[in-house]
Amino acid sequence: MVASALTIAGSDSGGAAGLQADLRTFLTCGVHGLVAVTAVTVQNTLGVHDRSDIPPHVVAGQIEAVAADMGVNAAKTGMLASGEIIKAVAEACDRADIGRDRAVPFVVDPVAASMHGHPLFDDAGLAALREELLPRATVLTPNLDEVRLLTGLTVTGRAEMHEAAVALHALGPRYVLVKSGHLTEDPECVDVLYDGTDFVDLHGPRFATPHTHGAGDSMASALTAGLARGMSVPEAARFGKWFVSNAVANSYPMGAKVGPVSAFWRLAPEEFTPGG
Ligand SMILES: Nc1ncnc2c1ncn2[C@@H]1O[C@H](COP(=O)(O)OP(=O)(O)OP(=O)(O)O)[C@@H](O)[C@H]1O
Ligand SMILES: Cc1ncc(COP(=O)(O)O)c(N)n1
Repeated sequence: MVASALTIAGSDSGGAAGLQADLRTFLTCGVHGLVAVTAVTVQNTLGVHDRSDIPPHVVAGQIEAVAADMGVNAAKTGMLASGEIIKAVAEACDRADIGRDRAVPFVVDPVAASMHGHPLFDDAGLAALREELLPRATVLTPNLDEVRLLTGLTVTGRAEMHEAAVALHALGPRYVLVKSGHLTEDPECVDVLYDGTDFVDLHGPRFATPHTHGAGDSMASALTAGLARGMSVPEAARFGKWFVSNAVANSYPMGAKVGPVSAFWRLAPEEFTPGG
């Protein structure tokens, strides 16, 4: 039986982040990828130049259509674009039994802006995220900018990551996974998982590459793939960290600025022999 994972996310025309990163990660993690597109962005390594949001009822319709017919083993969010879309997603997830304390685990990646600093939702989106999605999350996976947006806390070191995890847990998610990519002075890259009682530090090397576009999406989608395959949250978090460490280690330059992390490292070596 092939497991399936659903991404509720925006399209990145550059193929580095967004639903493209999620589907590529799902593929290399051995799960069938399902998609509810929330927005189409006009994006390259220089930034997000334009976008068109999908009508909320079409976003909700995609979630319900695949859940009713194909089944969803785990779901995640990426760019959600607006407060209206977030409300529609929350209602559709309830109908599809997706969320904490429900049948289908739900990873909420609170993507607020692209790495170039372009906002991917508005103020109404932030309020809806706090009210509608954080309490429904099995795992919340913020980066340090999103920690500041959601809690007002500025994190400059590992101890503050623990404080931030406690503050975020109070907003409703079952688990919080705080990502450490932005602590560039730290020689290691140690993400923190917190369940309301215990902390698990997810250790990994910090690679010197500038090419980290899509790292956050890749971490959250590998975690989601692990959950879809039946792993516990701590096990899936370790799997996600292992996956993204390798993806950053194998990232590549493309375009004028920050290049993508790689999911290719998990693919089998080329077997086709021309003329063979
Ligand atoms: N230079 C690096 N070396 C190793 N791992 C990294 C590096 N940068 C980020 N990571 C890992 O990638 C994941 C994403 O981290 P980050 O905090 O950068 O999230 P993000 O800002 O959402 O990502 P991005 O905006 O780059 O897609 C985390 O698991 C983090 O540990
Ligand atoms: C459609 C879409 N979704 C998510 C991101 C965030 O990814 P990053 O932080 O790597 O820019 C993005 N840039 N575009």
